[in-house]
Amino acid sequence: MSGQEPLVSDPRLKDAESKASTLIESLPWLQEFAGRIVVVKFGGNAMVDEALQRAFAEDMVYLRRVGLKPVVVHGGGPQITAMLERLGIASRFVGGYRVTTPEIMDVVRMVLTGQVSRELVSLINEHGPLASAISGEDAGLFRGARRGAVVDGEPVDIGLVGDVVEVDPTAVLAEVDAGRIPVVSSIAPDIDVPGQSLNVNADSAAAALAVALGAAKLVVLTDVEGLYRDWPNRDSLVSKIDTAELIAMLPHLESGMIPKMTACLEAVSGGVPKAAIIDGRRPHSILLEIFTDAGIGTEVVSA
Ligand SMILES: NC(=[NH2+])NCCC[C@H](N)C(=O)O
Repeated sequence: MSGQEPLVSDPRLKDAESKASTLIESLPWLQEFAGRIVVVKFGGNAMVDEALQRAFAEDMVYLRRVGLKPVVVHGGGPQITAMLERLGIASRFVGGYRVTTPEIMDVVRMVLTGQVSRELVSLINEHGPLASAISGEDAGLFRGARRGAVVDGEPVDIGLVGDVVEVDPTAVLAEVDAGRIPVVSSIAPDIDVPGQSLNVNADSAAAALAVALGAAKLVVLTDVEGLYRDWPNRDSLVSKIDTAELIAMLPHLESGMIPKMTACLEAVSGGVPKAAIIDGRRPHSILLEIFTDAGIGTEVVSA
């Protein structure tokens, strides 16, 4: 009578079956993304929590090892604030925005390229010689333009901050082609003032890089589960939205969500087939987004 018992009656077998079905669910996505670049914006809690950092590094190695080509872009707001405090450098704030003086810009560069990117590169390289750091200032990767903030409807000058306006992805592609995972710091030479550098918004830098690289997907880590149609109703989490619908929602979004969703819009409008925001507080959320059918966050696609 052996071999004829119903398989599912054994809880261990049931568990094994569900693991197998999770693994096989990844097959079409492994096929779709094989050899393709996925740009990942690393930010939020995931960047400052040691366990989440480690999980993120594992995810990047995982993606690379199964045949995708991840490219990481990071900012570092909290680390910059901490270092300014440590150095006793006072900041002036306008409408909640720190004014980035040339002295502060030196700290920004030091923290982004000398601390945040180094730490991530080291964590990835614990798994093999995979990651290398590139600053947006290296090899002409980025060029930025200053952009003030808007406070009470009025444009205000907040110093050496801006957006990426030009990308030359040659150096990133060379790393990717060599089998490496580039870790890109969001800093850019000012297109208008030779010799001056800008702290560029990492969300928009990631979007611009995804477009320039012809990436298959942009994934932005945030500290929320995704986009809600009707916040704070948690059942209204949006799994998928097209650009037309997102543009209509944009003015009504909570201010922290606007740069993330704008980055997704910029990527998709620029030809990246899909862009998603996912919850970076949840370990390995990027594996769930990429390798399951439903994903985990909010995916933006072309209208
Ligand atoms: N949030 C979502 N609806 N995601 C769908 C993801 C589908 C697939 N895994 C992909 O990355 O393309």
